[in-house]
Amino acid sequence: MAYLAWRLAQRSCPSSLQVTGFPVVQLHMNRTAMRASQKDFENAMNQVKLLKKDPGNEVKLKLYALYKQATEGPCNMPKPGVFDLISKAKWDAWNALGSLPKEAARQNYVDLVSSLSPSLESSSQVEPGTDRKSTGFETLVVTSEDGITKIMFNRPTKKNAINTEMYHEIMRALKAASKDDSIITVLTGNGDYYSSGNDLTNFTDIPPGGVEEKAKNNAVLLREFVGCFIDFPKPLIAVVNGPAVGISVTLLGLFDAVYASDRATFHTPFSHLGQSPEGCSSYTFPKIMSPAKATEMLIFGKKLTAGEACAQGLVTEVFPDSTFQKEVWTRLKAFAKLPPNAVRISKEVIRKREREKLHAVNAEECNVLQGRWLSDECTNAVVNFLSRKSKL
Ligand SMILES: CCCCCC/C=C/C(=O)SCCNC(=O)CCNC(=O)[C@H](O)C(C)(C)COP(=O)(O)OP(=O)(O)OC[C@H]1O[C@@H](n2cnc3c(N)ncnc32)[C@H](O)[C@@H]1OP(=O)(O)O
Repeated sequence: MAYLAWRLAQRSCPSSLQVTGFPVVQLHMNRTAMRASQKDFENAMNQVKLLKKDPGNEVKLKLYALYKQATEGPCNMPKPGVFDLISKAKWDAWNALGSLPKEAARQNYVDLVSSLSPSLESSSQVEPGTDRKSTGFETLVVTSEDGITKIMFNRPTKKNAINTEMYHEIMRALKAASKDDSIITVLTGNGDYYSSGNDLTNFTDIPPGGVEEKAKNNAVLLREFVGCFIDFPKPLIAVVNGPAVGISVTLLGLFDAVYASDRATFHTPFSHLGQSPEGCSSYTFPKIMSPAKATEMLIFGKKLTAGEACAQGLVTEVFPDSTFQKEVWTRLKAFAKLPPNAVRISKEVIRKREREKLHAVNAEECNVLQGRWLSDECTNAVVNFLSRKSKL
């Protein structure tokens, strides 16, 4: 539908610059200056050049939405009718940003534009080695700057649901981060969600071997994916910018610090989905928060506020949403100035006793889930989600 909308929009617009009514810019800025202050943002807008590489439609929608959010705040456009495809696609993209602060939207806009522009890598205004953005990711924005590698989930219109491609890209980004010269690695989400967990459409693409083969493939993928978090050698920090669901919550037990906006919530509705815990949460959650509290979350699906998750020990500290990004990144930059070897060795000392146990837990959870995915309980829950009526 979004594709159709864009085709219609392109027919009625004189140039690709105007397709979405917002400027697609190529930034020629010092990367160290890419803190999206209003001035930076305005400078960027003044340095408009058409991108040599025409971004895809999904990206254009993201740019449109971020630009509107950065300049006007949360979506103020009346919800269009079903047949107004162009406006509906724009409304969906803008609305998906929820209450994302203008400052964060400016930053995301700048990040996204610079990730689209290969020529930035060779810009003479880029200070070598101060900030690197990895290209070649469809579902993530990965940057490395000031000793911090940031891996940002980047499917905001799908609430950063983790599809198969994203599982693979996160593993690839983590492997690269484990070898780069950063001191800490940060995971965060673009838009109003941290992540809505496993993309439930992952269950729909059935291979020739049928649902059994699909369940087996998913179990293999999940085991490898969680294994990357267990083995990650540097401090892994979650910057939980909004609600987190499912596997994006359970994995937090494997992080070294979790900073959350007071807008964030933590929800693991596994029983409702006919599924069972993963991400080693069957082991880490009872240890972190007591068996009874873990049961409330993992079996009964109790959704925790950020404050509650902090009281249970799952979250390290909670910040007001209005100052969240500023306060957290200031702190992370200070961490990243610590001596790298001491940091890495300390993590090893703290974590190594548990590693073997965690791999065993991971293997068992994946086996159990493989069976769950073939159950009627799970199938019905996924079908119910995917066949939800449009909320129009
Ligand atoms: C290799 C396999 C490994 C599996 C590991 C096991 C992992 C388990 C889990 O993670 S279990 C948790 C799974 N997640 C969920 O059950 C969440 C499902 N989503 C929702 O309940 C809601 O979407 C919401 C509460 C997150 C947000 O609600 P709302 O604010 O009303 O927004 P929308 O529902 O309209 O969402 C916008 C857009 O995003 C799509 N979407 C959101 N989450 C998911 C998802 N998890 N999977 C697939 N799609 C998702 C939603 O369908 C909308 O798309 P649309 O605009 O309709 O195209």
